[in-house]
Amino acid sequence: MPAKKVSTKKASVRARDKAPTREAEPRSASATPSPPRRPRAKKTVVILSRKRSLYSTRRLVEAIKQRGQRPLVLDTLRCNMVLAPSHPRMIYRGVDIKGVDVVIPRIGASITGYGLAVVNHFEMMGVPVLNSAAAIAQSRDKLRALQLLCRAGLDVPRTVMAHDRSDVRTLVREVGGLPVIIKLLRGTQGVGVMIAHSIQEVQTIVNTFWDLGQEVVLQEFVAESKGQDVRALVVGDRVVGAMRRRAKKGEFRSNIHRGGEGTSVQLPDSYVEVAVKAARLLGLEITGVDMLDGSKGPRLMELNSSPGFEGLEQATKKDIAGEMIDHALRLSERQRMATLIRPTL
Ligand SMILES: Nc1ncnc2c1ncn2[C@@H]1O[C@H](COP(=O)(O)OP(=O)(O)OP(=O)(O)O)[C@@H](O)[C@H]1O
Repeated sequence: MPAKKVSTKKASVRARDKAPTREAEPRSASATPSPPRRPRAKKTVVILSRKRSLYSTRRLVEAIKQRGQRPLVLDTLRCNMVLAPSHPRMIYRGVDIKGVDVVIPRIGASITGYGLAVVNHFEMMGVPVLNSAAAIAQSRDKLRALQLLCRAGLDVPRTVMAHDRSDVRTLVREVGGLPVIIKLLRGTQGVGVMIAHSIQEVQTIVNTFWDLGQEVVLQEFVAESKGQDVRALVVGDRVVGAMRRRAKKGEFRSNIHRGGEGTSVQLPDSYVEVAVKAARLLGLEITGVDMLDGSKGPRLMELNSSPGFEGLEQATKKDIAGEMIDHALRLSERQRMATLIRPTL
C-alpha cells in the first residue's frame, strides 16, 4: 500500500503544539473522580530515506501511524544543515525542522558521507537517532568493524587486508588456503564478493581492484556454511526475527538480491548472544547481523546499520517495522524523561 504523502509543511509546526487528540476516559472502580488528564501529544518520528516508496520506508510509516504517532519522511539529500554556535538547525525545502522526537536513518551506501553528516546534525540538535552517526560509520567500515568484533573475542572468518602485490601467496596461506573469498570493502548486496580457486585467479582479481583504486580483503572460505547464512535482526538488546538464507543453485552467495531464499528460523541461544553482543559493540540500536554457520558456532560476517527487512517480514510473518518503531518511541521517551529530570539534579 503506497505511503500517504506527509506534508513537509507540518515540519514547521512543533509536534507538542498540535491540537491533541482526546484519550479514552480511564475506567475506574472507585467513586472518586480522577483528576483531568493532560492528553499526550503525538510524537514526530522522522524517517531519513531517499524514497518513500521503498518497502522498508512504507512499512515504518505504516507502523508509526498504527501507533497513533506522526511520521515525517525526509529525503536525506534535501536536508540542509545550518551550523550556528549552540543552535544547529535543519532546513528542508525552505522549512525549519523543529519538534522532532526521534530519527530513524535509512542511509544507503552510495550516500554514506552526506547521510552521516545529516544524522550527526540531528544528534547535535539533541534528537535521539537510531542509529548514531558514529555507529553507522563504524559498521560501514567493514575492516574496522571486523577488527572491533575480533578484538572483543567474537569469531569472525580469518581475514587479511594488504596492498603488497608480491605477497599474494602468503596472504592466501594466512586465511587458510584455497579457495579464498575476496571482498570489496565497499560492496553491498553481495556485489563485490567473489570466490577464487587458484592463486592465478586471486592475483588477477586483487590486481584489478587495486588498479581501480579499490580496497579489498581476502577471507577464509567457510565451507561448512554450504551456501547458507543467517540474518538476525537486532532491535535494542533483542533479536526480533531471524532467517536462514540459502543461495540458489551454482551460487555461494546467499543474499536475497542474488536470488537467495529466506526461511524463518528460531535461533539457538549462542547465535542470539553473538548477534546482540556484536550490535552492542558497534553501538547499533537497529541492525541486521549476518552470520555463517561454522563448525564450532556462529561466525560473524557483518552488521548492516540500515537493514532492509522485506525478506525477513515475509519469511517470519513478524511485524519487524513495529518492533523498530516501538523501540524508537521508547528511546525518545527515555530521552524526554532524562531532560525533565536533569534540571533538578
Ligand atoms: N567467508 C565466507 N565464506 C563463505 N561464504 C561467504 C563468506 N563471506 C560471504 N559469503 C557469502 O557471500 C554472501 C555475501 O557476502 P557479504 O554479506 O559479506 O556481502 P555484502 O555485499 O557485504 O552483502 P550485504 O548486502 O549483506 O552488505 C554471504 O551472504 C554469504 O552467503
